[in-house]
Amino acid sequence: MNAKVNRHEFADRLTLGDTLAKDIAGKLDAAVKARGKASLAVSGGGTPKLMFAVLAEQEIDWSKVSITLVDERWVDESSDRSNAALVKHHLIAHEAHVATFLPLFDKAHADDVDAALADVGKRVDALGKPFDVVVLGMGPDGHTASFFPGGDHLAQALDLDGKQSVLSMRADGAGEPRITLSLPRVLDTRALYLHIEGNDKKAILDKVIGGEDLPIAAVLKQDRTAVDVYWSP
Ligand SMILES: O=C1O[C@H](COP(=O)(O)O)[C@@H](O)[C@H](O)[C@H]1O
Repeated sequence: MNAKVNRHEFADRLTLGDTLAKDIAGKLDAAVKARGKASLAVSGGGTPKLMFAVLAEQEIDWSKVSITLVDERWVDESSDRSNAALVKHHLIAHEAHVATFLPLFDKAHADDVDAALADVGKRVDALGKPFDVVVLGMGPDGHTASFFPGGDHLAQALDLDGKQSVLSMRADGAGEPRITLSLPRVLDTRALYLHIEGNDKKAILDKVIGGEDLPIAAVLKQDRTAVDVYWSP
């Protein structure tokens, strides 16, 4: 296991969401003060909602902050499966409504995620490297970003020497085709958080730490970037 995995446990989801949001805001604020801009890549799914609500209320210079996604289901924002819709409703709001948001779904290639990769990759890279903050989640099958077990491009996505910033992913259990940042692009960040909740997910984490080979292991076992794991029941 990577010696740079720092585990933080919280009594409940509210406390976790509050603490993580304020920690992220502190990093973005420091980035804006040091370099005049900040970048944040967030995950979708259900877990981040509470944290997004607190983060959106933090008083930093959001006009200098660019936000994108770690991964996306290849669906339009009108779908309740859209991670972009989640971010727009819960994070690009309140103080943060002036932040710039870069979605990964590209309407021009709505029928073909692979046709969108070159353009979306360029847009993501135009945010600059490294990201200031990346926040990962984890699904009950041990996927993180859209690194799904059995995914058709899993090996390429996890290749630490890979050059693509974004890849497509199809897998049983993933639902729609996906677009995902690659592992090297995820790790190219000044701060990396893994946000997970519930005893089931803690058990998965413990299994992976014990040696089980699920995609999340690729994040926990690399030694390029330290990972702060934030967990609550
Ligand atoms: O499909 C996805 O799932 C994971 C985990 O979501 P959760 O609902 O279990 O929190 C998420 O991190 C990822 O961004 C999303 O596309």
